[in-house]
Amino acid sequence: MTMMLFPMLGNERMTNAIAERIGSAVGKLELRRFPDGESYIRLHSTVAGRAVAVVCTLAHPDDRFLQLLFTARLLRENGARSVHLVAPYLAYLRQDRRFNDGEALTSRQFAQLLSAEFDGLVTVDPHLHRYGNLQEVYSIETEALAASPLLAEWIRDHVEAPLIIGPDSESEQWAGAIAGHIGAPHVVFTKTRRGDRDVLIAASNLSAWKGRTPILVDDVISSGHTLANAAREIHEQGFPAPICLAVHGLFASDAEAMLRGLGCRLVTTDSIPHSSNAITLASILGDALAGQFAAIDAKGLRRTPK
Ligand SMILES: O=P(O)(O)OC[C@H]1O[C@@H](O)[C@H](O)[C@@H]1O
Repeated sequence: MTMMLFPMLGNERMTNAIAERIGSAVGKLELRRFPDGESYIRLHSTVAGRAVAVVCTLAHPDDRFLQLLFTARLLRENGARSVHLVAPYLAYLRQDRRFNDGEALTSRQFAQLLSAEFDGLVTVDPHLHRYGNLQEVYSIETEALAASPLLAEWIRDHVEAPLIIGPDSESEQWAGAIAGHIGAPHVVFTKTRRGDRDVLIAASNLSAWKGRTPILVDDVISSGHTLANAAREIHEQGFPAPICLAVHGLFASDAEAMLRGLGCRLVTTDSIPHSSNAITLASILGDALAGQFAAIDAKGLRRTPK
């Protein structure tokens, strides 16, 4: 099977690492903006008969989506055997229900848009809150990988006596898994969200864990208010500033400055390029993609160019 990977802008490092992991070629795609902001895209590689994947992390998806869609169609028009998407961070999962009348269910709509263009999707820790799994909204093959073993490994290598803390009930899945991997204690706080940047955290009593290094773990840091408020609660109980360990560091607006201002050390995976990246996902993404290529290859070409 001949495979080829294509990076969307800003995804070159991850693409090269995945390609190296699975022994794939990296194709040449010319991507630029015209002065009016429209996209110019030109394929310089031969993809006919090949299984191909586009690597595109989907932080700030509105800025990236059209180029991604144009690229997927271009690859298919040029005869790619199957077109996959590697999205280390998958967007539009947090609006997973209509919280108020008239709201767009963007998680479902986005899933439908991607499912129409790609044969397979590989991602890491998608924000599955009310959805049990991605197949509830995606109609293509999806692989949702867990970063918790890698986060646990990082803690084992860098922190002597950790206390794993989840900031809210949703984070129990990551906090519990990580703590289980390294045999560390974990506690989970409770959160009430009153707005995009307005969250209340109720902390549990941590006195039994004095002397341990607090590590806040979460899937996403967006506005940073969830972890900032949890960090304040931890500080109130006489602990040092926690390490904030997250899979996806979106760091919207002043999130990074706010967390660093509280003395927190920030550690994230490289799902979204950022100075806090310390854990690479290339190996798990590459292995899952290779598996998808093999499975789709066995089934044969699923779609024909329109
Ligand atoms: O508080 P910010 O950083 O904006 O949002 C991230 C939090 O919101 C939740 O959906 C995530 O699981 C995380 O706990």
